[in-house]
Amino acid sequence: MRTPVIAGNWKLFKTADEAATLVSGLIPLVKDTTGVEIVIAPVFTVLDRVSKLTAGTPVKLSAQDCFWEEEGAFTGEISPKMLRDAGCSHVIIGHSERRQYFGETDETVNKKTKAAIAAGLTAIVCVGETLKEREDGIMNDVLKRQVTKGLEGLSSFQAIIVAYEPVWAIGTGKTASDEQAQDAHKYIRQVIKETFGSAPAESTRILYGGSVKPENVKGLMTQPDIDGALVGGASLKADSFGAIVNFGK
Ligand SMILES: O=C[C@H](O)COP(=O)(O)O
Repeated sequence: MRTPVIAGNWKLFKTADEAATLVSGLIPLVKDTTGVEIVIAPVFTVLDRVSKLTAGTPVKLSAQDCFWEEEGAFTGEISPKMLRDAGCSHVIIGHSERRQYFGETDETVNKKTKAAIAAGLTAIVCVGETLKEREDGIMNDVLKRQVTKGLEGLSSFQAIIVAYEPVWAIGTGKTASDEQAQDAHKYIRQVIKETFGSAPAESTRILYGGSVKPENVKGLMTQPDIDGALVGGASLKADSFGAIVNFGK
């Protein structure tokens, strides 16, 4: 039995006061929700403030990225240990925006993932094809490469969540159909099984991301291999994110 995860990726939005307003609006909507792991991922600068507001609530805190070293002369970076110190339990790794704009590769994703779980964080590892890759018929090759290389050498999958985010569905309003998403999730689970074994394939939560909204979350969540959602735009408002978290009610 895989506990569903609904994670909100705030991306580059919300100052500290705006973040506090959003969290204060969200908590009453989700404080009694059970059976769903709730995660929010604000920008680094507001983690500490949000951590104080979410303490004692079911809302867990994630960062949007991390470096793989614990400390050192790495200007501008932030380590998994420091994220733990700031109150994080999760970290998003390899989001397509980081791959596209900041040169993230399967190798850096792998290093970051290993460092994150070694520090006691749960890593939300993102994979997904571009529209061109889908149209060129190489979607499965891309997903297989991202999953096998990104997760290569892991001794445990306990602290791994995979997020499937077709790049063409992110921030575009074009959600993958329930069937398209299910097909990709099933394929990812099969790749995990073939590469890492049946136990990680069965236990690993695979989230769908890409224009998830209160209106489409239910259909996605009824698919057998979809275990939750990584939500961008709709996580920036308490009512829409609250409604997504409460998809089962
Ligand atoms: O991390 C979240 C995804 O990139 C989805 O963003 P979106 O819900 O705005 O399409």
